[in-house]
Amino acid sequence: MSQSASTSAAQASFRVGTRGSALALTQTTTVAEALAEASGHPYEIVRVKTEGDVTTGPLSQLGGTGVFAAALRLALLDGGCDVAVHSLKDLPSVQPEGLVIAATPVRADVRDALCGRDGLTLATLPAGATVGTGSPRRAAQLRAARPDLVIVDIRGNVGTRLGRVAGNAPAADDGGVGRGVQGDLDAVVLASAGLTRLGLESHITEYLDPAIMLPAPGQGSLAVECRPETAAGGLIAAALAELDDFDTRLAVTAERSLLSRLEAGCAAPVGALGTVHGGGVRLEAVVCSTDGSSLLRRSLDSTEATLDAAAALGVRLAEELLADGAAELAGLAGR
Ligand SMILES: NCc1[nH]cc(CCC(=O)O)c1CC(=O)O
Repeated sequence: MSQSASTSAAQASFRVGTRGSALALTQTTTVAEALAEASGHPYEIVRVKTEGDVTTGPLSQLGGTGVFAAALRLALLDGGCDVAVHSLKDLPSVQPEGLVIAATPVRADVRDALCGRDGLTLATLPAGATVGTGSPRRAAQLRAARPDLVIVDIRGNVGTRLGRVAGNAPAADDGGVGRGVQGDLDAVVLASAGLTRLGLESHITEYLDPAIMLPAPGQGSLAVECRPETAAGGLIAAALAELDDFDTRLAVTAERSLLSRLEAGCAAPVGALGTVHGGGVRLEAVVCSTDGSSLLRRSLDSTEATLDAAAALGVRLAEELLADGAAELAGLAGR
């Protein structure tokens, strides 16, 4: 997995940690290539097995947040790798001491995608159709748009979940998670960013409008994390700074600040989307009941496009939602 063997053996390389899933490997390789290109140093990929990859129970019952990120972060802190690439939406909103998010590259499509059999869309799915998702956020917003749908709790990586749609081939990379169940659903909902990064966008039958389906905070965005000294003056410090996209960071700062004020984890039934416009940031958010039967949706604008203003916006919108009963609705700790 390391870059070209023609690079001189004496040249210092940097190590990039990743989870082992196809999606994680694709994302990590893209970031590693960009950092190598910008810095002139070769990279090595270090695969880290994470708890989220070996547990097969429903995501909402895994307890605690950030199961996908914890092992990678330990590897960073131990010096087992120099940078780690995460899907930002899988990261807990509290930043651990000793690590910094050195770059949030330009964000991919934020929308969720419906992958239906026979070209079906949310409007054309027949009454009582089955739609697979393991996410209470997606389930609640699907139910709000189409109360007749039957939501089926599914698990597994992107390939496994796509394999559940009638007419699709079973996934080759499912690690046994979905063995024996395939082609039994009318549709599944997945993040379009993940599908596109895996070259699977041909399965998408509808990009769901955020007016109907707000994505998870951080969806479509990557976080490149490292120890502070790596970002401050290491081999690849300048390359990390170059990779960072400020508008993406503004948007995800608002989204994650909301999540943090709600004291909600990355598996909580919360959707949020920040968009940067002329002078500020607009933040839209939804909090859903865990059974998917009801939801609260609000939006708010900041008048400044600074990181402090974006963070304050997230807190203010969270407090409005809490005042409306969000904590009781979604079983959150925030008050
Ligand atoms: N929770 C798993 C996960 N983490 C990141 C993505 C997709 C890529 C992204 O949103 O950046 C996915 C799959 C999905 O939700 O469909």
